Amino acid sequence: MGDIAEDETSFYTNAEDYWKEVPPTVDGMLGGYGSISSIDINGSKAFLQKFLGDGEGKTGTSCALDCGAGIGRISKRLLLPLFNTVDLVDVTQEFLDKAKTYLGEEGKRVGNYICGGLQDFVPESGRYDVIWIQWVIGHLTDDHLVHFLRHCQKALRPNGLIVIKDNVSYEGVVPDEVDSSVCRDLEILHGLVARAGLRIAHEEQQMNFPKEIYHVYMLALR
Ligand SMILES: C[S@@+](CC[C@H](N)C(=O)[O-])C[C@H]1O[C@@H](n2cnc3c(N)ncnc32)[C@H](O)[C@@H]1O
Repeated sequence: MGDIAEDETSFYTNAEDYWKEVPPTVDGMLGGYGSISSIDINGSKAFLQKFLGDGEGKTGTSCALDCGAGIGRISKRLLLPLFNTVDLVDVTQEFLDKAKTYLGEEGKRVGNYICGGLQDFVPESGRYDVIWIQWVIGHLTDDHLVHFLRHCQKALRPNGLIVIKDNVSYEGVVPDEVDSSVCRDLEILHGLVARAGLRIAHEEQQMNFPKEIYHVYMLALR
């Protein structure tokens, strides 16, 4: 990890301070790229549906966890339509408050709204079919990400799946001092996944995103 994380406390508090100032909207969640939300959700749906359905080895649809959920953009359009119950965890209370109205009627099927940093959060053992982690791993240090992924593995139901969907850099660790995060390259991310004891079941690049943004990859892990 780069110098930016040397002072771990400020790495986390700076990110918290940054997100407190961001409006609780889809555009806010996507750094002004609200217009790509549909492409993102459709890509995620196609990716996830490869694992769902009836039959041997298929992933169940009873409960999902949305990590770094924000206002629930992904819960609303991807997870609540596919899973009976969805839990949301995010460090920004204002976003979770917004989720309660943003998710509308279907929000009644939210099990838990959990406010806290993923670096301190231990998901309930054996509860989840799918743990969705999108656009938030850059806010965790390497060690915290590895620990969190290990906890996630224990929190899976049989045939459960962890999905990471995130930006990847061309090479190395690229710090973002504005929101206090880092962007890792795919090789580094693979190394952290392996350290967590997880296997990559499937990996795909999200297509049709604007050319000027980072490449985005989806990794299905178990
Ligand atoms: C770029 S937004 C993505 C939101 C959502 N995943 C989506 O794709 O719409 C990043 C989110 O991560 C949250 N966040 C930042 N650091 C976090 C941390 N350490 N633990 C949990 N959530 C965090 C922010 O509050 C924000 O909601």
